Amino acid sequence: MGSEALVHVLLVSFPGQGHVNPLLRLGKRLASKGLLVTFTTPESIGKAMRKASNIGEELSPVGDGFIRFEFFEDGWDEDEVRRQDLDQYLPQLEKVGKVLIPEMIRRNGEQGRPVSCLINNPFIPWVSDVAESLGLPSAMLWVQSCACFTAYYHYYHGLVPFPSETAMEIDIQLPRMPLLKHDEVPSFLYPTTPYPFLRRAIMGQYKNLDKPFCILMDTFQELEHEIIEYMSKISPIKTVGPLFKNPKAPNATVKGDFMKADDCVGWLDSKPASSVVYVSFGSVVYLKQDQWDEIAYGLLNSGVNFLWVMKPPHKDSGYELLTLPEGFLDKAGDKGKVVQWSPQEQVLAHPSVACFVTHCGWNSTMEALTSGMPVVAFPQWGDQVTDAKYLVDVFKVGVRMCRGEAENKLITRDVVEQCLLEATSGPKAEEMKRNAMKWRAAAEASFAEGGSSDQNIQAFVDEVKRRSLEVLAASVKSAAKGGADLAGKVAANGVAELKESKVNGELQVVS
Ligand SMILES: O=c1ccn([C@@H]2O[C@H](COP(=O)(O)OP(=O)(O)O)[C@@H](O)[C@H]2O)c(=O)[nH]1
Ligand SMILES: O=C(/C=C/c1ccccc1)O[C@@H]1O[C@H](CO)[C@@H](O)[C@H](O)[C@H]1O
Repeated sequence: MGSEALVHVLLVSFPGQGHVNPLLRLGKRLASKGLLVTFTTPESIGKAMRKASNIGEELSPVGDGFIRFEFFEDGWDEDEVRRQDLDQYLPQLEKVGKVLIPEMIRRNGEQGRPVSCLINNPFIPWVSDVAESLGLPSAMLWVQSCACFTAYYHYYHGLVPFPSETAMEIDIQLPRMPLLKHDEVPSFLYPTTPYPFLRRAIMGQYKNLDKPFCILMDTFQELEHEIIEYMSKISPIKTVGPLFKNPKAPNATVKGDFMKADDCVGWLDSKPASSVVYVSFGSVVYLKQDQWDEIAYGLLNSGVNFLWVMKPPHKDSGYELLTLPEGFLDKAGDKGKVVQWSPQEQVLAHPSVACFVTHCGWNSTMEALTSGMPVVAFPQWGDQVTDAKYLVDVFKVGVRMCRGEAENKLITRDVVEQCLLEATSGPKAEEMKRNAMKWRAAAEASFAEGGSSDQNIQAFVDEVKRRSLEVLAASVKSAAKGGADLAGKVAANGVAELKESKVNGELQVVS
């Protein structure tokens, strides 16, 4: 079957690594189940993705379907510095996206690939408006935990008190969740957050929450059982995680990294089993120099082997380039390796890696749990502080190294050393590893064929196919009203054949 005969879904992503990764992974899962998937995000990121990853002009086969990429211009010059300021960039994306995404959809239709459904991630809620205005079904991929989804939901609807200027240090009790201390609530909800534009973006998605027919989530039933059960009664959520595993296309090479990963697997191969601490703070968090120094000395003093990701800041971010203490690399010798970007999935699956010092972004959290990897939690902001709470106190796979950026506390080298030792040797380390392996088994069961997430993805694909026929029938009907011979055109597109019924004069989908 050619790609032109497949139901076509358009995925529109916010241009951040922690958003592109799960949406692209979803795209591969949908493609592997027989859909044609087009992935789009602004060209500024498209350029980086093409350079760093295996992305070309052509269609890539994935399982029973295909994935392709099309990027859109955001209307700004290539070196526009305002792109680093989301307060300005998010409205710009909305302004151009509302024009260019419909154009992209129209063009695809003309080229024989009519789009049947749109899927977005949460910082760009206007995609649901685009879908609605075109009469297309849409879905949203929530790229954080169900616990965070619940917290935002209760905040949006004013269902429980949250930290406020007059009462900052209150505890928050949300249904089916552990009591959260004020600094364990997603920090975009603090009145003092330095990122109010992200609170606005997320609230924009909640305002639009009745538009997507389905809210897909990169989590799994067994992981957040109670809260998923509770929220399912309120919102049409479907768990589909962990998305980074794809049993039907385990060797799919399409990736969306913005930076080429440095080779570190050979170095890991040379290390004994469970002897390396992997340290990475994701793609956005950037620590201060004094904190970086403390981590460096903590790593050295603990005597562990370590692989440390030290990504360069974006040239327009305003961050100073971090440096390592003088003589650090010499002192570390072959015990340590510092890279700019790692192949994290491979690193977390490597037998030499003992634990993961992480900022607790949701992708890193899911990747750690699914890899059976204990963590040292070093959250900064947003969902990270809530994820850290869950990793340490609920999933019981982590030790806590800090409470978040809002605390504004320097974590000293002694604390770093102590946490590293606790997570790598002794009874606590063994217990965390046992728990992590339990979560790995549960994650594997959920994404395996017939598992809870696999069933939900299959049900979603079936629903998209069903709705695609409705979309088709509606568009043919409206074209027929205008006297156009669209039924023939649609048939030529190979999606389905429509005929005018001799019995009741209505257009009907034949196949
Ligand atoms: O050196 C690195 C650091 C991160 N990642 C990937 O980047 C994503 C980061 O997403 P996350 O939600 O953890 O954090 P964010 O970068 O959004 O803060 C994850 O999929 C990681 O596997 C990677 O491939 N190499
Ligand atoms: O990608 C982002 C946020 C980007 C940002 C924030 C502030 C200023 C400029 C850019 O957030 C990550 O998203 C992940 C998925 O929602 C989340 O799990 C991570 O914790 C965030 O770091």
